[in-house]
Amino acid sequence: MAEFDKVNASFLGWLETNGATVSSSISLQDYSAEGAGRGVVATADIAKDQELFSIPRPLLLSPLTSDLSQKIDLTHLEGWNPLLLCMIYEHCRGSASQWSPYFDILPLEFSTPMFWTQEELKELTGTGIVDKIGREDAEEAFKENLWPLIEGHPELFPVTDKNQAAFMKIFHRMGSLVMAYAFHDSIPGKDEDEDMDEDDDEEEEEEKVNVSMVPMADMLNHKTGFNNARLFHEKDCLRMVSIKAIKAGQQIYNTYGDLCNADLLRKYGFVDVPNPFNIAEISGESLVAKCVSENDKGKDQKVEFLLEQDALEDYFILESDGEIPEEIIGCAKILMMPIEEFETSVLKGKKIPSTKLTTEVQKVLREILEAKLAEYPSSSKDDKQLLKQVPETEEARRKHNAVIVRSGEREIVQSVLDKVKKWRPPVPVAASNGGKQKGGAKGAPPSKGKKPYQKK
Ligand SMILES: C[S@@+](CC[C@H](N)C(=O)[O-])C[C@H]1O[C@@H](n2cnc3c(N)ncnc32)[C@H](O)[C@@H]1O
Repeated sequence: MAEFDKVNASFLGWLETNGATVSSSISLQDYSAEGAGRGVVATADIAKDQELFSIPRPLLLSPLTSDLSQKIDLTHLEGWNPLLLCMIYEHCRGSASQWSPYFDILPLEFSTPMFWTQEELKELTGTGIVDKIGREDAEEAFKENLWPLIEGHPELFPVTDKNQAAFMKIFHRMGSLVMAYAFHDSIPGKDEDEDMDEDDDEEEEEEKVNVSMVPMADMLNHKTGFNNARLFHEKDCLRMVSIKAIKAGQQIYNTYGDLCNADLLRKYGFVDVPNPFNIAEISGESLVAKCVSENDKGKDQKVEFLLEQDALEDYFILESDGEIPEEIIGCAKILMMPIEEFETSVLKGKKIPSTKLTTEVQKVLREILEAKLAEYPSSSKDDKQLLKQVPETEEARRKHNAVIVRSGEREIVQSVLDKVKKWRPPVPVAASNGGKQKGGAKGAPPSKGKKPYQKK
């Protein structure tokens, strides 16, 4: 039996022995030729609303199920850290761990930019990914939060002198698995029927959500627009159910969310074409830098005000419809405002300027968007050529994916820029003779269709 099939058989046997049920109409399939690793395929026609598999809660890997929680106090750890430490612990136990056949089916390597070389990362220049990879921050957080617990418990973790680097490697594998494979699991609550106000409800909801690894549910791939299965979180088990009829031979897809290609690549290491959820981003920093000079005495005051109002974003989103975001216009107007006007009208009177475009904001936006386009490491024409090549190696696939991300973003930036360039200040009602453009009237277009005060 080939290694791939052996691992599958051992994993499926482990699921069954531990009370999971898997429909005979599905099986694990090798999609690595498409760069998608394992996936789940329908081996017979499946109707809508059919159970594909059911996983009993004790098979989930989380701080609720790993006995590390009984050995170390994990309650002071935040975010993913409790789960990460449990995964590192279970991994270190090797075949003694209940989840050993599960670890065997999970990948050792990842295509996410976290593991790209500096040279490969250059391909992502200008995209929304570069600032968000966070490898150094993750490593710092590991050293600060997890390493002391690992080092302090040699009876639980096989620590030898100075093997932090080996644990860092395991940490990166587990971090990547949590990022791309884990689920937010919510256990249907006992208090569900109780009368609670909205705030209590939200708190309750937050309390019940656990980040967990869900064997088998995480074998489903994602394809934008092709989602045909959904995971239901029940009291005793998690059930994957078909949400559409699925034909024999079709792949069964979960959804990882409505994600743009930059997020798909950063979190999961792949991209989707076409992807209607693509966006581009303009940093708040670049907007501030363009609108207000370093030595403008009102700069800090204005920035502080906009931050207090939640108006100044780290990143402003440009959507694929190419619309000019109103929030950017509003922020730009305040940033460019003379300090006296800001203090009397905005600060005192709390009068926020409208989010209608003006000639001044148009100029600034144009410069920001042009600068954004210039950041990408190649031209649109070059990228179109590159995309004609079919990637055959992992390296070629990484580059190809980077080109897809930046082309998608560039297209959006370009379409917003086109709109900005096309915009013309509205003709004042008085000047346009109430909108009726009679020959020779003030504001009527000259014969070549240009309004008198239009800029080129
Ligand atoms: C939840 S796992 C799915 C199982 C995974 N394919 C495996 O072999 O273990 C998520 C990972 O699957 C891969 N994946 C999912 N959908 C994909 C797709 N449409 N194209 C390429 N890779 C995909 C990515 O590597 C992603 O990080």
